[in-house]
Amino acid sequence: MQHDGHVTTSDSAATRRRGPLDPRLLRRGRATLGYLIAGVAVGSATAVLTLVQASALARALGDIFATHTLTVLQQVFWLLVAVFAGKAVLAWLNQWLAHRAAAAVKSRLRRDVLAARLADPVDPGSSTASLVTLLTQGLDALDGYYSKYLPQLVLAVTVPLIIGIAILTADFASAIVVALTLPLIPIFMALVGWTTEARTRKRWLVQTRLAGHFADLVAGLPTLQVFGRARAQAEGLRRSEDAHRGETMGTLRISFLSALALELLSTLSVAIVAVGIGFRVVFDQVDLTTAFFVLILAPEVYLPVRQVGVHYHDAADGMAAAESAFAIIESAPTTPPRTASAPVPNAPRLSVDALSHTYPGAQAPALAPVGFDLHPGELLVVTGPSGCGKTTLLNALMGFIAPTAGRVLVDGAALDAASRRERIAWVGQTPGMISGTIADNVRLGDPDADDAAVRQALRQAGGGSLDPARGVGDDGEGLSAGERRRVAVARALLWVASGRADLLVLDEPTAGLDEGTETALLDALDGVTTVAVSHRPAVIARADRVLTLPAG
Ligand SMILES: Nc1ncnc2c1ncn2[C@@H]1O[C@H](COP(=O)(O)OP(=O)(O)OP(=O)(O)O)[C@@H](O)[C@H]1O
Repeated sequence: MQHDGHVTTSDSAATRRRGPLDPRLLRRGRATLGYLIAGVAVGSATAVLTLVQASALARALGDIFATHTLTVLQQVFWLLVAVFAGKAVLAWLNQWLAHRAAAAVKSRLRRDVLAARLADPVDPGSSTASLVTLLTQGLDALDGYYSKYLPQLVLAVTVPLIIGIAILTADFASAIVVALTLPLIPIFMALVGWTTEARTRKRWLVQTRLAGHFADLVAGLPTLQVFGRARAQAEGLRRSEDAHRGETMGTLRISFLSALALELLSTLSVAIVAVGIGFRVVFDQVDLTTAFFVLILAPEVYLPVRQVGVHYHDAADGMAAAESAFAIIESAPTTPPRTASAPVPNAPRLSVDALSHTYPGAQAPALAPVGFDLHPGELLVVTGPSGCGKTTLLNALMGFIAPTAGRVLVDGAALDAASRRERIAWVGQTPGMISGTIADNVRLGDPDADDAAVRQALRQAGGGSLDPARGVGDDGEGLSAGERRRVAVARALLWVASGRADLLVLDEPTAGLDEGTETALLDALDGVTTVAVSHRPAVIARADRVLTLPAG
């Protein structure tokens, strides 16, 4: 009962290095692009306000030194208040736009991941726990990417450019120092970023494993207690927690150290500018107002670039989660054109031709080639020893797995998996339930069915004693395994009765039923084209065809 966190990163994704902006996130919704455009406008306005602020302060300071009076302060005071207010409004606007973009992209990513899982419902590569972690707290970490990192990235481009040009026009020598030292910050950041990226991915992997451990422990607590393994499992959980703590502290250490190094780098750069311009003021090569103007502006050039490095760590978690989401989305089978060929008159309802399947990495096929024709109204019973491939055959019929070889035809037409699933009512080994009532679950087969139809379907499925109004918790909580199966069979019968499906695929439909109820269910299946896995003599006796799979 271990989850291995496959969902997190594919090998290729782990080794792939991406720039500061993942183009796949940009493609995921116009919101991001709109945000970037608005962000550039807001960033430019912020830079212009910074220029106004610096110029007002420099003029005021120059004036104070020249006249030795403070009267000029009264003139610039309200201008500075307006500039600060303007900057505050722009910062708020930037955050607001960023949060809107984050919400839009997160919801789009969640929908895309769910659509990918719908296209590939039994993907063995990802466990439920890791998928839930990804869709909840994983993608929520994108907030940091959008609300801190991306706005800062935009500011890091617009502000240094505009302020750099202003410094260039004021003092050429200082502009040269800035131009030579500024690129050192992104270079250093890139180096730190590459280290952090691998580290964050590892942390995300450990976090997913921790979620899997918790899910296992909670779901399997009774079993673990009976077998006296609860303590050992708790020990495993403690180890996962320790690993998680270690990874988190490691990431934080890099984050703090890199912030320190970046701070040092930009402070030294500003100091070089200050010393240079200071000497030139002493030798009367630059006037005091220009010197103040350049000195006030110099840190403003480095600040936004440096902040990108700081906020990169806020974004890294979200980017690692987004990477996992893209791994799921990109691994989903692309939908082929619907209905590849037209139905053939008088063809069998279901035709299976040399269908076989070998799971990835397995030596022998789980399902050796099988073939059969099933005409409308016939019942095919599939039997065979445990592990011979019965469920694999049903999964291939439903299109949950792509068979290694062979084909499935419905009415002589090779339908794609999605179109085939629309025609087939299916009851698997552990049928899925939604929270609500028994009637809600049965009505998944036909939302328009009235109470009488729901009751009749339940009766036919052997669940006549079940009260349709009875509540059902999350994932069928409150129903016994047998009752769950009855509700699922009733749902499938209702689907067929509604005319939406004309094929039934059932895994052990009468398991746990007494003889009388079993006969009632078999009567209900009369005339419906059905493939059923069963070992029950009564079911085999009713079969038009029996397919016995050899031991694997
Ligand atoms: N996702 C998977 N990956 C790899 N091997 C698998 C996977 N699912 C099933 N198998 C293997 O394929 C073989 C057939 O499995 P399948 O579940 O189809 O058997 P079955 O006949 O339905 O068994 P049972 O009657 O016990 O339910 C088994 O050996 C099983 O271990």
